[in-house]
Order: sequence, then C-alpha cells, then structure tokens
Amino acid sequence: MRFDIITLFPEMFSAIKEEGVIARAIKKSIISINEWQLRDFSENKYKNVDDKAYGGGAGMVMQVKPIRDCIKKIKEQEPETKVIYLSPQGDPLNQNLVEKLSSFESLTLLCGRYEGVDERIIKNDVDLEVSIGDYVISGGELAAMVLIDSVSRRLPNVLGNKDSLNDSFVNNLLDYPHYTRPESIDGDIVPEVLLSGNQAKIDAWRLEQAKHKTRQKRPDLLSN
Ligand SMILES: NC[C@H]1CCC[C@@H](CNc2ccc(C(N)=O)cn2)C1
Repeated sequence: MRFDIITLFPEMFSAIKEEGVIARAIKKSIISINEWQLRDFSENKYKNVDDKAYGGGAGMVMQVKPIRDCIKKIKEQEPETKVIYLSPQGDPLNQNLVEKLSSFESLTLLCGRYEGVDERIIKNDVDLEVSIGDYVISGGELAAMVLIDSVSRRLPNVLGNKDSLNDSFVNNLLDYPHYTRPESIDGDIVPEVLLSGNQAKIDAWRLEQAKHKTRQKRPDLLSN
C-alpha cells in the first residue's frame, strides 16, 4: 500500500518512518510513504502557497493551483489514488473506516495548515474528508500519521502476532485487561483464571471482560 502525503512539513513524517510498526512495514515493503513538499508547486519565487481570504478575516487560505498541480503529479504515478483531506469537518475515523481504507492500493493524504484549503479543492479534488476526532490541531500532518498507523496495522504481516488484531474496536469491543509478572504486587494479584492454563476459560473470561468494559465505558459501541 502506498501513501502519498501533500504537506508543508514533510520532515514531520520521520516520526513514524524511523521507528516501530510503520518503520518495519516500510522495511518489509508492505507500505511506502512518499512526502510531497507543497512549496515545490508554488507559482512564485517566495514559494508561498497561501493567500488572503476573500471576505476578510485574519487567517490565510491554501490556494487551489499548487494543490491541484501536486495531485496531478501524484496521479501520473498513481492514477487510482484516493485523495483524503484531514480536517475537523471530516467523517469520523473509526475502525470501520480504517478497515475500508486498508483495502485501497494507494491513498493521497492532503495536510492542511493556516485556515484550511480553498473550498474548491474539497469540492473537486478531494474524494473523502476524514476527522480523527472533534478537536483542532495545528496541521493535518499528525492526523495523517494517525490514519497511516491505524490503516497500516490492518494490513497482512504488519503486526507480528496475529493476536494483536484483537485489540480494541476490532470486534466493536474495548480491549480486555492485560497482566504480566509479578503475580502479586502491593497486595494486588493477577486474576486466578489467567494462571489456570485453561486457554478456553481464559478466552471466555477475556471476552466477558471486554463486553463488561464496553458496556461500562462505551455503550454506544454496542449499538453498531
Ligand atoms: N480550521 C482549522 C483547520 C483548517 C484546516 C487545517 C486543519 C489542520 N488541523 C486539523 C486537521 C485535522 C483534524 C482532525 N480532527 O482530524 C484537526 N485539526 C485545521
């Protein structure tokens, strides 16, 4: 799977490319991440890609042409890519959407800054607007990294241990509780069942715990 990133801060993506699950997935050629510096598509010698907003207001708006030219360049290599714009106005990124996105061969992630992009980009060039949550951060880059991480984890052979696929939300349930050594610390002991060696009983207990925790903390997930 290929991710193309349109951004003013390409170096931010070293945060996921150099460490951990994503770095390993890149090394195993399961995914590739290509950053495109939007300033390279600027029309002027100052390399700016934003301009004052029609209708006034303090902030600047990202112009159509540099973004449109960059997408065109990407589509010369990936004609089928889906263009995703990260913004608080987007569809909520949840496990269902993550699963859907993991089925594409190529995703282009447009990272906004300033007050956002010219609406004509959202109307004509963006296939899907996605939000990682109901809050604003200073740029789309961190949201893009969250999307890349959550989608890549769902690709075959990215996660070492198949069991990791049972983490939260995969079956619309929150994760079950985890314990490790020592068996007892400060008088706090590990649940007996986990020491029983009876895997069927352990699995049943874990499923019950996940359901209980979901009922308590996120009953909304149970109505999906
Ligand atoms: N009007 C503010 C807005 C203009 C366009 C650029 C974004 C970048 N920041 C983001 C991006 C995404 C999210 C999210 N929830 O997925 C939050 N924040 C900020």
